[in-house]
Amino acid sequence: MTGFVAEGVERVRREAPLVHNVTNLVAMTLSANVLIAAGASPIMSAAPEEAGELAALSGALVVNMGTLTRDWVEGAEAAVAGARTAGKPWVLDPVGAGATAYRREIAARLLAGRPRIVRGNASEILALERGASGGKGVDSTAGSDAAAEAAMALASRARAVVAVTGAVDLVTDGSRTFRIANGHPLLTRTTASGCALTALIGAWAAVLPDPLEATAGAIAAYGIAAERAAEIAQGCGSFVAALLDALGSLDGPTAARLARIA
Ligand SMILES: Nc1ncnc2c1ncn2[C@@H]1O[C@H](COP(=O)(O)OP(=O)(O)OP(=O)(O)O)[C@@H](O)[C@H]1O
Ligand SMILES: Cc1ncsc1CCO
Ligand SMILES: [Mg+2]
Repeated sequence: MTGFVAEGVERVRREAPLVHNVTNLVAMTLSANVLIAAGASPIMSAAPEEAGELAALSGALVVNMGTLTRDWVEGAEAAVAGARTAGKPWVLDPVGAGATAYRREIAARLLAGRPRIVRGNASEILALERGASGGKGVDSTAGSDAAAEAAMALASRARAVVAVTGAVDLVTDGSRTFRIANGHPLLTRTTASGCALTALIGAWAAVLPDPLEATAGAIAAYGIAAERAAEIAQGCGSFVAALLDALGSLDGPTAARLARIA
């Protein structure tokens, strides 16, 4: 059942995929460090001028709309076009989609570019599927179960895998659904922990052919690393360092054994 978790951990480390991130100003460093700790190679760029070349070089693209500007939108759309032309999987993180009308508009435009995977918190997935405002800025005000129906509907409509993260994470392609019970509340006390997870999902999508398994496996591995980090962390600051250490030392069989996927 969790064989794909071991496979994903090992293949990311062995194949070291390049992951192109068009991400936000807050998440840049943590996302790059999470990718490196897991064994992948990050490049952060929102320049439309190099989007096509980066798509050809990368195993996957991650688009995260956390800090929106007109230039960023232009870069994201060029990157999506590049990934589609090159046939590379791309992952959308609709940060704060419930917060403002502008974010909902950009999220809907990006969704039309056919992401293979969408990862957000419950408020973001509810906003994307139902056009509902909600959440508190970039934070969710709902649990993942509240967005379960919206996630299934969104997955079917967008023909994508949709992940709703929270205390228990839900991953669905509209017909098959996984729930993942790994993780630690300290993740909610660290900015951009969800953004960095989306970056990691990009690395897994670059090496595993099934996007449902890639998404569920990356979420489980990240949650396991967080559990191990929380055992030694003194608080939210040292937790971030311990999380990177734990991701760096996680091996496939351990991840498969500790994964709580149903
Ligand atoms: N209460 C919780 N207990 C355990 N793990 C949690 C909890 N809430 C969230 N997580 C985990 O935290 C990670 C980030 O998920 P979250 O839903 O907080 O993302 P997010 O809101 O997009 O974060 P950010 O905007 O800060 O990047 C996921 O791995 C998720 O499983
Ligand atoms: C705090 C914050 N604001 C915009 S993006 C971001 C990082 C968490 O999503
Ligand atoms: Mg987020």
